[in-house]
Amino acid sequence: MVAVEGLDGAGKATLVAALADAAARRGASVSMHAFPRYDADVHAALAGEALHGAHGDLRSSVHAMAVLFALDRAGAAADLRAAREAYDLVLVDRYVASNVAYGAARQEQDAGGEFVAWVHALEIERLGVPAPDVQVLVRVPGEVAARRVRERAAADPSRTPDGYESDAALQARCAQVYDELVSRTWLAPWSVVGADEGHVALTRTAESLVAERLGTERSGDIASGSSVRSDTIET
Ligand SMILES: Cc1cn([C@H]2C[C@H](O)[C@@H](COP(=O)(O)O)O2)c(=O)[nH]c1=O
Repeated sequence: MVAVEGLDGAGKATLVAALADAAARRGASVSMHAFPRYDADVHAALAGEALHGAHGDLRSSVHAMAVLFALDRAGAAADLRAAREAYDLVLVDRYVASNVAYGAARQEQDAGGEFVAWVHALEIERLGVPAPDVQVLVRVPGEVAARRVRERAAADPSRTPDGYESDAALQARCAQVYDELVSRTWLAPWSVVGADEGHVALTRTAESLVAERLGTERSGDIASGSSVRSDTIET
C-alpha cells in the first residue's frame, strides 16, 4: 500500500497515474483510492463544504476538521484492508500524513509536536486505519504548487481554491512539516519525488518505486492480465 502525499497542486495525481501505469505494465493488479472521498462519505463532504466556507466556524477548528478527515478514512479501512489482500498494489492519493501535515501546519507545530501524536493515536490506534507500507512525497516549491492550483481553478470553475489552497503561508508551513515527516520516517518509510522531474523522469521514478515494491520477477511482462480499479478517484 503506497500513499502519495504533497501540497495542493504538487502533482500527486500525475504520480499516482504513473505508478498505476508502471504496475500495470508489469502485469500487476492495482487498486486506486483517494482521500477525502467527498462523494462517498458524509464526513468528507462536510469537511469539503467547510473548506469552502459552509458550516459556521467548523473550519476554524483544526481538530474538528481532522476528525472529519479521519472518520472518512475509518469508513474506508475495511475496503483498504480487503484491497491489500486482493491486489498487488494499493495506491492512495492523500492519506493520514495529509491530516498530520495540514493540522500541524495550521497550528504552527512541527512533526514532533502534540498534534502529530494525536492524529496517530486517533487514526491508527483508535480508529484502526491501516498504516501504509510506504509514503511518497511529491515535493514542489510552494509557488509552483500555488500556480497549479490557480491554473486549475481558471480552467475549471468548479475547482475554486478552498480555504487551505488559498493560504500561501499555510502551504509553506505544510511543506516544512512534510519534510520533517520524511526525515523522521513518520508512520512508514518515505520516498521523495522532485518537482522538476519531467514526464520521462517521473515515469522512470514510478518504474523504480514499483519495482522496489513488487520485486523484479514480473519485469518486462506486458499487462495482458493486469487490472486497474479506481474506486474513489478525486484529485
Ligand atoms: C485527506 C486530507 C486532506 N486534508 C486537506 C488537504 C487539502 O488542503 C484539503 C482538501 O484536500 P484535496 O485538495 O486533496 O481535496 O484538505 C487534510 O487536512 N487532512 C486530510 O486527511
